[in-house]
Parts: sequence; C-alpha cells; structure tokens
Amino acid sequence: MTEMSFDSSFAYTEEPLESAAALERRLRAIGAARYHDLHPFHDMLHGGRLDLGQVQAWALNRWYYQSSIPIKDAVVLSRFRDRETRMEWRHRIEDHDGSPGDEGGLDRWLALTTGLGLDEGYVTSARGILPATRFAVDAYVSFVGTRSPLEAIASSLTELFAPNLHERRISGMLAHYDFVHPGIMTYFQRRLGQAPRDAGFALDYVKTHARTPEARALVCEALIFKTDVLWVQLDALYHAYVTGHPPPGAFRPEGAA
Ligand SMILES: O=C(O)c1cc(C(=O)O)c2c(n1)C(=O)C(=O)c1cc(C(=O)O)[nH]c1-2
Repeated sequence: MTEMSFDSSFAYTEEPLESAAALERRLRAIGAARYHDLHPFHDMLHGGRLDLGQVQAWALNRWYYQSSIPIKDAVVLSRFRDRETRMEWRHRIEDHDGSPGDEGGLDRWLALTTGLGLDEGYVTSARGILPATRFAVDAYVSFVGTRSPLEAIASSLTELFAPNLHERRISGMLAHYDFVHPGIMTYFQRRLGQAPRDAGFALDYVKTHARTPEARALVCEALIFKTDVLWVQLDALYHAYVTGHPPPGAFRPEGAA
C-alpha cells in the first residue's frame, strides 16, 4: 500500500477558543505561521541580496501603505461612539501625520525614500506603485469601515509581530547596503517604541471584548485577513522586481531593462 503524504499543518486539532488566553495563543500561532517576516522578499531585503532599484521599489510601494494607515485609523476612530476608545486610538494618526512643528512617521518614511534617491513628488503621487499594492491597501481601509469595530481593531494586530521584524531590518539593512545609513532608518527606530504600545492596547481590547468563541474566531479571521494584506504586497514586489515582470506603468529602476 502506498503511504499518503499530507501537509502536517493540518494534522493537529486547534484548541477551542473558549477563553481570552486561548484567543491570545491562537493569535500568536497565526502570526508565527503567516506574518510577512517569513516572506522570501524580506529575506532578500534584510540579507543584502537586493540592489538599489529593488530596495527603492519596496520603499516606494510601502509609501502607499504608510500613507493609508492614518486614513485607516481615522476610519477606525469613526466606528466608535465611546470617547475612551477614540481618545486611545487618535494618537496613531498623529504618530504618522505628525503635528504642527513636529514631524511624524510619514516625514520619516519620505526621509527613507529620498535617502534612497527617489523624488518626493513621484513617491507621494503613488503613480509608480504596483496595482496589487493599491488593491491590498485599499482592501485594508475598506475592511475597517465595513466589518465590526471589534474586527477593525483586530486587523491591526499584525503589529504584535512588527518590532522583531523592524529590529532585523535596521541591523540587516545597515550592515549590508552602502546606500543605507542610520539617518534614513529613523522610521523603524521610532516604531520600536510605538508599535508595542499600540499592539498591547489592541490585544487587551480584543481579549476583553470578544466574549464568545464566535467573536474570538472573527478576531482570528481579521488577523488572517491582515497577514494576507501584507503578504500579497511582497508577492507582487517579488514578481515585479525579483522575477522581473513589472506591470505596465509601474516604477522601473534606473538602468533596468
Ligand atoms: O514594516 C513592517 O513590516 C510593518 C508592519 C506593520 C503591520 O504588521 O501591520 C505595520 C508597520 N510596519 C508600520 O510601520 C505601521 O505603522 C503599522 C500600522 C499598522 C496598522 O495595522 O495599524 N501596521 C503597521
């Protein structure tokens, strides 16, 4: 008799979502299996295996994600009647947009793209981004406006896993690329402090407010959706700039065929 081969990830039975602790365990397992730190494009980025044009393509596309985050957070805010949640959430908008006289994350992201040699007007126009970037990011903004407020908050939970990735990115990119220096990596340096606070609030929120196994399952589905939003952006970058099939109208690095 021939032995059947099977994917061992389906061989276990998942723990029922009967408590907040079980929910947290499941969320962490989802991150461990699906977060975009596992994507081969990130291995190449952090391991110094991309050229300047490919790093530019990544930073250019990520601008669209970054610049949509405060819009997404404004939509999240609009979902809550209670003042406490709005007060807690609103600093996220300022973290990215900044405030008069105080730079925000978007300024720091532009320091990165400019430091990599990209024209600021071209970056902010988002004209050269991949269609998949636009579709994925727009789907995230739409998700938080159309799903329940609980799912809207849950979809930000990928941030639980971001600080490790940012640390690896800072050290890897500084070590491997002569066109990267600390002055253009301040975006990630700053997120190391901001993301744990934000993720901690979101995790407490879903643990407190998802009170049934069904609600906890929705929280998990929201996190899975978000890991897909992140993953598909890197798939598109890989296809366009590693495999070498940029779609019509997309950014073409200088000197590329
Ligand atoms: O570099 C990354 O891999 C990464 C991932 C994520 C994430 O996991 O969603 C965010 C960020 N960075 C980030 O810088 C950021 O401001 C951010 C906000 C959010 C969110 O969903 O509200 N995610 C992320």
